[in-house]
Amino acid sequence: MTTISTRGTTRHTELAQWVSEVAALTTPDEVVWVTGSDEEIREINALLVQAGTFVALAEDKKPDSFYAASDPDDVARVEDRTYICSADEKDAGHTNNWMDPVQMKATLEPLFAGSMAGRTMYVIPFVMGHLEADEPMFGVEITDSAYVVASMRIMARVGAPVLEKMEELEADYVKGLHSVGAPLRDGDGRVVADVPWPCSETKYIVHFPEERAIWSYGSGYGGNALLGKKCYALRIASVMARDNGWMAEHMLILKLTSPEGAVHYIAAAFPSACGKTNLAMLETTLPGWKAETVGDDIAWMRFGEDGRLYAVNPEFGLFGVAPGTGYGTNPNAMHTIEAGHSIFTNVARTDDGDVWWEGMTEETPEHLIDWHGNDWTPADGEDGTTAAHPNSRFCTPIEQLPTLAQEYYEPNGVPISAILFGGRRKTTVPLVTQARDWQHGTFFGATLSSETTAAATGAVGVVRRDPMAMLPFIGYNAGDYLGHWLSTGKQHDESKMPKIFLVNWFRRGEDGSFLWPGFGENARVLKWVIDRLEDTVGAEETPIGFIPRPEDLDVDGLDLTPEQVAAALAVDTEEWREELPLIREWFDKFGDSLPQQLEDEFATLQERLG
Ligand SMILES: Nc1nc2c(ncn2[C@@H]2O[C@H](COP(=O)(O)OP(=O)(O)OP(=O)(O)O)[C@@H](O)[C@H]2O)c(=O)[nH]1
Ligand SMILES: O=C([O-])CC(=O)C(=O)O
Ligand SMILES: [Mn+2]
Repeated sequence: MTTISTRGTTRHTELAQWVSEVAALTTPDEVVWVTGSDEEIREINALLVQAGTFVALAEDKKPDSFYAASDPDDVARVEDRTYICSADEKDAGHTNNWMDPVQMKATLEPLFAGSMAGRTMYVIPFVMGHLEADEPMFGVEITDSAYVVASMRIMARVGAPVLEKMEELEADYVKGLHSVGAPLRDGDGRVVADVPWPCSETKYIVHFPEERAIWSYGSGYGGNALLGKKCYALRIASVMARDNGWMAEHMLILKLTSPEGAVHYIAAAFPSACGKTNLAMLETTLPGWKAETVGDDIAWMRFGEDGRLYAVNPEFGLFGVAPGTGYGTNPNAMHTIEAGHSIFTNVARTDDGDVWWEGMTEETPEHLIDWHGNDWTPADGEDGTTAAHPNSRFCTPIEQLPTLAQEYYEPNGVPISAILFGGRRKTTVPLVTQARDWQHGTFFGATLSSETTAAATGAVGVVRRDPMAMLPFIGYNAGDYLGHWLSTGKQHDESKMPKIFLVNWFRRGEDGSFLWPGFGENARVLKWVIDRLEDTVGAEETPIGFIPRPEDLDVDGLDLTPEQVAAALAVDTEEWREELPLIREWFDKFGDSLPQQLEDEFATLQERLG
């Protein structure tokens, strides 16, 4: 047997054992332990440029930043290739793909066998959340993708300090194994040429919840390959959270300070590409109000000794949807990427070495290189073809965000006053509705619906139920997950629990245009939410919950007619009656795992709608 050259080592005996087992299976040429140093990342970026994966952007535009174009078939999360392999099928529930773990490993092992031949195997020790947390949440990702190393270094705290702490504690950690599935030697040992974006037609994104392990094969893209993010921080962590009485949620965390200096922290769950990053960085249009960011995608929430629910953002970077992000809509995201040290995937490029995407500027540049690498002029966009892929992304350090709240660094997080659920609905769902109580709010979350987006492969614009915006991310039985929400409410003092609201920035008028201007103007809705918490504003009780009367919403200086505001807030009983059979159909899919309290809420809604 040939020996594999190795850079780095560990005193963590169990980790050393796992790494050598994986190396024996995947047969890389070299094993490199990622330290996270600046020198190391310069080397990795240079390697990626040499391989054609990265194109360096102009230093005077985006310093220390790179452009990457993926394989056109590897542009988003692949939900149909994503599995929860619990020992018992029932624990995966109806919302997940399942295979018996033993059978799945028998399927995957032959794929991973020799899959890293000719490549470097990187070992990335990382921690989600703070290294100084009472119980640091460790992970190790083994990957044969240098692009993943460069991205993980932005998205999570990685490297030598993490490994040292793991060694000190001989700590448990989540095992993430990732291969792009493109070995550089074939079965007969012949050399295979590399390509800029190696991946495989065969893709598997597999979770073994009981083992706290992830095996990801065949994709190099975002949520499929950066295993700390959706795979660990949501799918595996949701199982840990169920077992240990906390919550792992697909939520942004926002700090709001009123003109009087009152501080509130709000968490919000919207499905992928439905506005979390934008709301997390909102520039409020309301005089005297200040908004700051704690998190933009994932919230881990635990109860404090005072009985309140505290949220931390376990991530270290932002992996944001590029299209639609511009100086008009999200100037803070623009300032974050201008600071450089970022990776842009599947965006378009300008002639002066910068990046561009639809919605960044009002005017489209005269000439671009599109995400396929072809020349592109505005005429090419006349048929709706875009220069940037709709799910193109920026990957950027969160510490560069001008609105980052100091509390981001608080290992125990911030106490949450309100939770918003929201989705993309052209009809039916009003701008904002307050739930009567935690159980009713859980019903809001359980029946949350949204039109599908480009963040996952598959049809776009189809309404689907997306409970708590977690449909693709619940690592166990969705009925049990809803039960966990309900019992969390039961076990704690409801007066200290966050109040729950449903929002919809995406309702449209008869002419097809948005009824609500959204973005910075969403601060007006947040103000109503906070005033409700403080009991200083009115509402009207409707069959679906509490809605602001037109006079309850601060629309000072807003360029909308009273009729337009009323249309955004309207509860159309007829539309809601049409919603009932859709909710019924959704609930029926749960079989006997649907908690009775949600059936009760459904019956109440039905009754109130008459
Ligand atoms: N009309 C309208 N569009 C919005 C609003 N907020 C966000 N968007 C658009 O929705 C798209 C996705 O927004 P993001 O904030 O990136 O969504 P996200 O929830 O963070 O998405 P993931 O990162 O995939 O989880 C972008 O094109 C935004 O411009 C809003 O208030 N109104
Ligand atoms: O995970 C990804 O690839 C991107 C993302 O944030 C999402 O889809 O929610
Ligand atoms: Mn986002």
